[in-house]
Amino acid sequence: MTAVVQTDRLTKRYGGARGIEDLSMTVRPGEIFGFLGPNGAGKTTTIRTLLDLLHPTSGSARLFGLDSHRDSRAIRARLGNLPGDFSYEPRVTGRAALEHVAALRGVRDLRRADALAERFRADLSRRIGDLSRGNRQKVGLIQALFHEPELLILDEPTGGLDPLMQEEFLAVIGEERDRGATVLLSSHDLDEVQRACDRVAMVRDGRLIAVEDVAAMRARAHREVSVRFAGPVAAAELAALPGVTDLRTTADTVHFHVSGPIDPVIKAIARHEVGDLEVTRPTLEELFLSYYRAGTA
Ligand SMILES: Nc1ncnc2c1ncn2[C@@H]1O[C@H](COP(=O)(O)OP(=O)(O)OP(=O)(O)O)[C@@H](O)[C@H]1O
Repeated sequence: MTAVVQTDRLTKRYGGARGIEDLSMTVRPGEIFGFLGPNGAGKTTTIRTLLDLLHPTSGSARLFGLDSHRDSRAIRARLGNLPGDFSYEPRVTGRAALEHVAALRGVRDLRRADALAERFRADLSRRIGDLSRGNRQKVGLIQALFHEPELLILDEPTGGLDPLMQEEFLAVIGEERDRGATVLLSSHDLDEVQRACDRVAMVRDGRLIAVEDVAAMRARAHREVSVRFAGPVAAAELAALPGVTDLRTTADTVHFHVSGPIDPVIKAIARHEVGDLEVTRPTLEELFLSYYRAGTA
């Protein structure tokens, strides 16, 4: 299966300044691929290079197997793009903007744009310049989506959207994937990434530091266990079990991490009188932070 997006040691420097460095990644057909990283990490630079708005200093990018620069016209017809700073001629209405984009794309039917406007509660009769950031973003999303592109490239798509609209957005891109589209989105919102994405790439200081399957990452994560003992505290016994780490005791309670099977731990605890038990997994945010911290050494 041809990768929808493939970069090979993609590098973009701004004069001497770093943009992105040696970035190689693959976005597979039909996946929602998240692009995550702190401010200035290189997410927008990568996206703008894919869209041929910036020229790579070295390395290459292919979309649908086509060269991002040489074949940019053919690529453009197959994708929908929401830039991070979506703006449009401020004097025109949302509807006029969409009609213009439709004409450029050779699309006549605006029914899907209307349906999306209804879902996002976007008022297309107002002038773009009079809209709030969130409402302008809705017009940006509609123009990226209404022609049912094969690939959606969305730079911080939910910036400025209220939680209700953020939910609607997640539903819409889920439907896009169901109809076979591929989605590449950048985000700062870990919860959003966790809910929306199949895989996520993490970038820091212009470099790719990890690409992970979101579900596998969660499944692999250790559990955090706290046991309050009603009788004697069985700390040493628990510390000796396979997979148990980071054990510490506070008064009558033992806290530790477990990686791998939890059954031996449960059986060991069950031999004692237990006052309370709590088992949780770290949040995705904690998992991501551990990646970034690991890379700072
Ligand atoms: N036009 C430019 N001229 C010089 N340096 C630039 C330019 N655009 C971006 N950079 C630099 O490239 C690096 C990557 O920036 P980029 O905007 O791609 O990051 P980002 O991950 O999208 O950040 P954010 O989350 O803040 O949007 C930063 O160090 C930034 O200062």
